Amino acid sequence: MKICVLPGDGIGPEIMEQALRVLEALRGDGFNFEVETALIGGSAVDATGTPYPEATSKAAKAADAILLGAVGGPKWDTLPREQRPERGLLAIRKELNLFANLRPAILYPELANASTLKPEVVAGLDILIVRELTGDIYFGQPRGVREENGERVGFNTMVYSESEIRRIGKVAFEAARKRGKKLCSVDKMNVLEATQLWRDVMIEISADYPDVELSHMLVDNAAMQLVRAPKQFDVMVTGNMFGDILSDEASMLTGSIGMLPSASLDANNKGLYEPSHGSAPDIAGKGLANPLATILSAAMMLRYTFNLEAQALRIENAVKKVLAAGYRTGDIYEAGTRQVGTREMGDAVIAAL
Ligand SMILES: NC(=O)C1=CN([C@@H]2O[C@H](COP(=O)(O)OP(=O)(O)OC[C@H]3O[C@@H](n4cnc5c(N)ncnc54)[C@H](O)[C@@H]3O)[C@@H](O)[C@H]2O)C=CC1
Ligand SMILES: CC(C)CC(=O)C(=O)O
Ligand SMILES: [Mg+2]
Repeated sequence: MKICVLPGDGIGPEIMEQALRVLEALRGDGFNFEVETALIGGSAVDATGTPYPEATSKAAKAADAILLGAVGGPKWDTLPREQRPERGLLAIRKELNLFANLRPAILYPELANASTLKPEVVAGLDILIVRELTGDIYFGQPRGVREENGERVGFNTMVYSESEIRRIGKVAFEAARKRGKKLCSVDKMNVLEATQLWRDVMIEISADYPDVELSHMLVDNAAMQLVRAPKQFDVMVTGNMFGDILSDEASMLTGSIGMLPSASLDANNKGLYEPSHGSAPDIAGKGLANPLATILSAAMMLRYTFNLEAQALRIENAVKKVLAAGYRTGDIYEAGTRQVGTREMGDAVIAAL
């Protein structure tokens, strides 16, 4: 099995190192792999002048799966748009057609007190956010800044085609069918035409899924409901931008953004796996980052791309054990637990394996 590893920027290399050590500990258990490491984001810009070099594109295409840390940082924020690290991430998602981003927000019972909500409101929380990843305002044309009436005007375009909505809708309905059979589609159809089409197409698809209960919610209400009563949700499906925002919000219900993994899949489950968070420049290089979202993303890779359910469960159970034993990075620390750094958390997961 060929894994393309893209550590990226900021905490990316630190958390990736731990995920690779965990995979290494599983080697032989029905799982053998080779790794090709490549550059993406700011580190790629520094070395080659572009955030998604041709060599990286080649390595990603040749691999069965891709594991990514994170990209970006203040150092690159003033570069021309095309050279920004984030463009590298958008480019690989688009080029590999990774349109389905699965972000599970699951509360480990040991982290009930780390959640920003009261334990009784989040106990047993298990939500799957299905975010469309290759369309919407992040990709729509035209985009830019132009001069108009003597001032600068910035513009982006929210655009969704029927086929784009249909394919992500199907992924979400299929996921709901395998879970609690409830799907909430989140849009802003009261003001945005693109999302009226989104709602219309979701309703059309629902005819093929009579066993799944479809509901709709406007995104502002959804943001509020997530912190009011999150357990009303089973699967949520939404566009690229709303999903980006709602998944960061949902992460805090599970204790920290450092706990939220993700899978970005194409139509054949070839996938890119990455934590939902960014490069955390404020803690980069200090050995403080929580590597669990990346380690759990590696588990998702074993499940979705390699069909190694038992091995994926081994990682997830090891994470449970480590939390039960009281190991906590700073982002999920509470009094009475044992604060550890990035590498020690990796050590603990490997020991639990
Ligand atoms: N997929 C990606 O590569 C993403 C990249 N970014 C980029 O990352 C850079 C920083 O963005 P921010 O808005 O600050 O978001 P961020 O997710 O990097 O950080 C937000 C906050 O969460 C904390 N945090 C994030 N991950 C953590 C972890 N594993 N353990 C402990 N704490 C963690 C950070 O320390 C920070 O206080 C920007 O350049 C942005 O464009 C942002 C989101 C996703
Ligand atoms: C470049 C951004 C779209 C990355 C991000 O925030 C995400 O994927 O969650
Ligand atoms: Mg985001």
